[in-house]
Amino acid sequence: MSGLVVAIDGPSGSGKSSVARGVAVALGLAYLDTGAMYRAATLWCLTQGTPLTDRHAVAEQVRALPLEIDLDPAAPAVRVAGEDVSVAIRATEISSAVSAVATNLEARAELGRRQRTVIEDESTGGWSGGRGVVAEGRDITTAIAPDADVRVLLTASEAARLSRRAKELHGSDDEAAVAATRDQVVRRDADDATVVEFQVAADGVVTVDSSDLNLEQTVAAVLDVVAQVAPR
Ligand SMILES: Nc1ncnc2c1ncn2[C@@H]1O[C@H](COP(=O)(O)OP(=O)(O)O)[C@@H](O)[C@H]1O
Ligand SMILES: Nc1ccn([C@H]2C[C@H](O)[C@@H](COP(=O)(O)OP(=O)(O)O)O2)c(=O)n1
Repeated sequence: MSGLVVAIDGPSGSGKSSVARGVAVALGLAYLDTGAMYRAATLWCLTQGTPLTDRHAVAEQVRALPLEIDLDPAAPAVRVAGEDVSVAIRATEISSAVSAVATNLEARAELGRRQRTVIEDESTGGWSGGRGVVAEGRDITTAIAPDADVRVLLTASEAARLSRRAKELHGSDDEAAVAATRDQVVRRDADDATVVEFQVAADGVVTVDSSDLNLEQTVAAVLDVVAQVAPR
């Protein structure tokens, strides 16, 4: 029997990363943060001096990207050329620039190919020993793993998502903090939505709205979906 594949998509700040990690820990599965791959690719292009507007040059850099990603949900480190970039890829500069890579279809093809390989490896062996993987991003339920055992669209109201991101980045969700966060959440999602549909659930994808749930309740809600859709 092959491992369990749980695919989670959703907009920025809906809780994908924290919820996917919680679900992976609870089920003993690997965790794949595909957004971290787009962020690492962006950092790599910037450090190599490749203009993000040069689509072919970016795609070439992404094909050469020396990326390692740890799949342990308790310590999901990201390395580029052997250097730990887990913190650097969360910088505002990267958050502001990443959509240029995410809307580059040649770069998407390369990162998508790597993501499918990880998901396939984890269903039969890999870090999880074949237990499976929770993969999260924008196109996992639709493009990368449309055959996943469990497919979830994690949503939350724009206000909830802005408030969470503002608290995370500025320690407060007052008006100034929310205004300073808007570009990273609303503008970036609008740009990303030009190439990927992650606002509306595709057929067979279960929507979980986390607007009125805390983190623990959201993890429990997704675990309920797993238990219903793929009982083991
Ligand atoms: N259900 C929730 N309720 C409250 N805060 C949450 C919830 N889910 C996530 N968070 C917090 O919101 C922030 C953004 O979550 P994150 O997992 O990074 O979202 P995403 O990966 O979708 O951008 C984090 O600080 C996280 O702890
Ligand atoms: N499978 C994916 C994952 C991320 N992306 C894009 C969307 C985002 O702008 C960046 C970074 O993703 P990340 O999940 O880190 O972003 P958020 O935490 O949701 O704000 O990459 C994508 O296009 N496809």
